[in-house]
Amino acid sequence: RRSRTSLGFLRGPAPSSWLFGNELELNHQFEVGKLEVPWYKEYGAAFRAPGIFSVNLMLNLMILIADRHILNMMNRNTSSTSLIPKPCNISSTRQLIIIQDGRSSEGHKKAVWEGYRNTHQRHRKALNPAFSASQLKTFLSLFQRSTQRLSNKWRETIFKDTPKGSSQEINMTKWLPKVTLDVIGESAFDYKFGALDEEDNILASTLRHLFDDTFGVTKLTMLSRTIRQRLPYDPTYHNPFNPDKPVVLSKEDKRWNTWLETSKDAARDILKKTTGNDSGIELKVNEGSKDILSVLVRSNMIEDPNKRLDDEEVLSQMATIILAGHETTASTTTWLLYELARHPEYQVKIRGEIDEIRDRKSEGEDLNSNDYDSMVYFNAAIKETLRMYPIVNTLFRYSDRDDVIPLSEPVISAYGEKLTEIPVKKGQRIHANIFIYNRLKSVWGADADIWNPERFLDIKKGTTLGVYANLMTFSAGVRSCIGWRFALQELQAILAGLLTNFEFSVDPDMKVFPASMGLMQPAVRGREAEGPIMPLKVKLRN
Ligand code: HEM
Repeated sequence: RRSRTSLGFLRGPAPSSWLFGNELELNHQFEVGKLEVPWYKEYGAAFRAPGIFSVNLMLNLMILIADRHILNMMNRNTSSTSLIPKPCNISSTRQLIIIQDGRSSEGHKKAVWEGYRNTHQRHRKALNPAFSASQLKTFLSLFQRSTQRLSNKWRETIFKDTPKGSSQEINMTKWLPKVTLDVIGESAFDYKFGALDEEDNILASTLRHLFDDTFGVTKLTMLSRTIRQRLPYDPTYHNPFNPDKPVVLSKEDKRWNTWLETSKDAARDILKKTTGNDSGIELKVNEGSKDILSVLVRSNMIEDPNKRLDDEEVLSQMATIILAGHETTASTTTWLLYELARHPEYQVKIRGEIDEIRDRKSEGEDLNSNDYDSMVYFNAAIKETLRMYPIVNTLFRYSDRDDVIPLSEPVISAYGEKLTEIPVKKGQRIHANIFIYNRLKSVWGADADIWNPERFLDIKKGTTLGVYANLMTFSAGVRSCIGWRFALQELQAILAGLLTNFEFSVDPDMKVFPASMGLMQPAVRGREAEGPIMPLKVKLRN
């Protein structure tokens, strides 16, 4: 094998800017896949693209990849995979999403990759019991009640004076996050956000603007992000002159810091209400309880530093779960209802499955999780939506050692050779593109671009990739979505509840497309300035 120190052997697009390579245009790409889909068609499922400073300083080259084998590498456990999210990934403020806040007690030590790994393992171990299948069953009635509250709200307000049989336009991106925010508050922390009741909620309004300019950042912000990633520690968190006052560099930092503060205030408030004290997190939690708040509080009380989560870490985790646990499920449900609105025949099939089960139930008895899992079309529609609309459409990884990435589908090198593997150096940036992978014709068939739940009816049992349905939508391995079972059951409960009460349709002339707005959110052609919207026509059943 030829020794390769640069990625010159890989093909890829020419840089569109001397300074920014292709990174700025990738960041400004509003429609998901608009740039990458043609690139994948030209170069295959693995190619390189220059990032900021790549052209002049040979730094920051990116490998963009949508190959089954690289996704398989993420399936592995921590010690054997070399591909990990880098602590200072994109913007360290967003470390929050990947489970911690840079300001917690370990401070800048976390920038050391091995330390980071251990921290992640410690957090994950502490939280795992709260996300077990048996624990989640206890939330089912909450999911169902919350969906019923949404249905009642629509009946009482939107349909109040609507003549029987007429439909109303309802924007799903306005309503569904309210349900999921209320659900995460109550299930995880026994806390009422009151989002469905339109109570003034600072957290909900901070969240609404959190991703405002995450994409389409200015050149200056991009430069500062890149430089900060290369500093030994990030001044946004570690001001050498005043440790209590972070250096705020951009509008983005400011917003994320506000979110952190607001969500931690909410977390403190939750703890105070639960514990009756606001000085620390001393709580006599019920020994056996495994809800998220209890497991976090208990891990705060452990003395062993290898297992303990300190106060700041507990607050960061609570903020992470509020963020990761609601908009994600709401967006996926939005896409699901959109596809069902376009395919009324599937609404009929699914309603038939639900009605058949309801007929067997006694008065007032709702569906249980076995009922949900037993419905064939119901689950196929969910899986197909997770395939077509992976709301986290790219996973950003770095190689923490020199390694070789095998490819399941060879690509042609810049020298015309067939490449079956790619040697990478420690520190190599890798963008695993789930959106493209989930639509590869070689994997999903000629109709990969079409929403067709039937494809999941024939698939043999047994997952080989990812945590659910052979999909990478919840990622894989030790970094996979800890909340996937939670999300799935919530999706099932919302879908069954809404289809029982309403029929959905959509204006056939409305052009909806997946847009990069924090998550992959729906946008409407000509109405892009409105942000994520999904106006569906909704009709009340009986
Ligand atoms: C349909 C809904 C959801 C989708 C598609 C989704 C997707 C994902 C993905 C792709 C990741 C990995 C990101 C990466 O590796 O860079 C992730 C991580 C995570 N998710 Fe979800 N998620 C969903 C719902 C939830 C829910 C409901 C919760 C909590 C209740 C949650 C909590 C988390 C947490 C804490 C992580 C970080 C895990 C870690 O780093 O170990 N997610 N999610």
